[in-house]
Amino acid sequence: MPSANESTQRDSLLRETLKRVAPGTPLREGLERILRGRTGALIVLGEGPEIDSISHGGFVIDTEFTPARLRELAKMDGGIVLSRDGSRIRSAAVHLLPQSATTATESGTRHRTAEQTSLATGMPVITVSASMNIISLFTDGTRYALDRPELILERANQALNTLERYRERLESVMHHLTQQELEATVSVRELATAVQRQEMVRRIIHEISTYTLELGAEGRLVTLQLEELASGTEGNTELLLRDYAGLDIHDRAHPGAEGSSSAQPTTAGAAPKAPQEPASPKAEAAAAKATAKVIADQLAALAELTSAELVDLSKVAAILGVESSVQSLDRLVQPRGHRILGQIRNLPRSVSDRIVARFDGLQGLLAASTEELMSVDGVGEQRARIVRETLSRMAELNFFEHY
Ligand SMILES: Nc1ncnc2c1ncn2[C@@H]1O[C@H](COP(=O)(O)OP(=O)(O)OP(=O)(O)O)[C@@H](O)[C@H]1O
Repeated sequence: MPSANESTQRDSLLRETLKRVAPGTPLREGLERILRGRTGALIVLGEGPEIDSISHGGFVIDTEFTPARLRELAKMDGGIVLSRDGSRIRSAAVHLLPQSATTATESGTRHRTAEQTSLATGMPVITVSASMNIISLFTDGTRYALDRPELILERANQALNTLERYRERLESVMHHLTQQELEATVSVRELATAVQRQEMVRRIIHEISTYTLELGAEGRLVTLQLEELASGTEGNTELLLRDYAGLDIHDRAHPGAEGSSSAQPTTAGAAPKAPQEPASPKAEAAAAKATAKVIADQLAALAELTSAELVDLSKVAAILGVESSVQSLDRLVQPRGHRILGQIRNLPRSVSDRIVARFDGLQGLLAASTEELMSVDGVGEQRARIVRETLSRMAELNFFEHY
């Protein structure tokens, strides 16, 4: 199985290639001409020693790319090599003989060569099948068949509808989480549900953005709708994870089992503690680096879950560091307060991080006085008052809605 890093690299290479061949680009125009002419083609997007070492025969052209030239050269047997950005045609009628340790999955020689060339060189390869009338992209040995724009548009519109529904549901899940956080009654189940919904929304946004790349000039409307529906979602999972990162839920779930570190979220329901002494800048930086690493790993692990695994809350909880058992989903946890502070306008993240580090979890923060808030570096009287008032308003609103 490819690592999370390899999957991300492959995904970005695919997205870059989709952009290159999107409707409205000269390369797509050339590919459509070949498709109409039913001659087929094998085109490598990239040049250099990796390609030279597997190329035999053919001739060097080194001329500016035009759709008509590509169409003419595709009439000849063999492959065509373009510059990476597709702006120049480097050579044509090239016989490619890639050596790859992996056995090819494609059956026809053109497609097998494309698969193996993309694997051996890391460069994207495009095929136009003469027999099946399909344009395909090969990145790292994986095939992606381009569909007709009408079909992609239909899929994109369905996905936009799904995104709209997911977002509505996500908003109510997050609203509920905020209420539970304010009342110190968040369970692992609620936390995992919120993370799961955020990830589902992220995935559908990613899917639609891939469609927009594939649609190119024909995807403007989808792009606009996507921008609107996706606004405000970026970075939300990260904030959520930062609120609970490093939870040792197993030990902390039992009343009175809170640990000693101020940066750790405490068991919910615990009385707010006194503000913590500020840590040294060096210790702060080291802690921030360690947390960033934990979160990056958690985000990568979430992205790696299959759709079936993602609907299983215990799998999501396991990524959050919770042992997998039904009871552990009912354990209570308390956030640090990053996400709730993130809702306060004009509060720089560095300042909000310092506030979080100073108090003991969200409950400690909710109990903090304006003066205590002012003791945090970067928080003056006005800012302290805004934070204090916003937190009080949130708590009151929650009380009002609930009781
Ligand atoms: N190693 C190679 N290097 C360059 N071109 C190749 C190579 N192998 C095949 N081709 C090109 O592909 C053409 C078609 O081959 P073939 O029909 O076996 O492949 P295919 O994968 O079934 O493709 P199609 O779907 O277009 O029929 C060849 O005539 C040749 O132009």
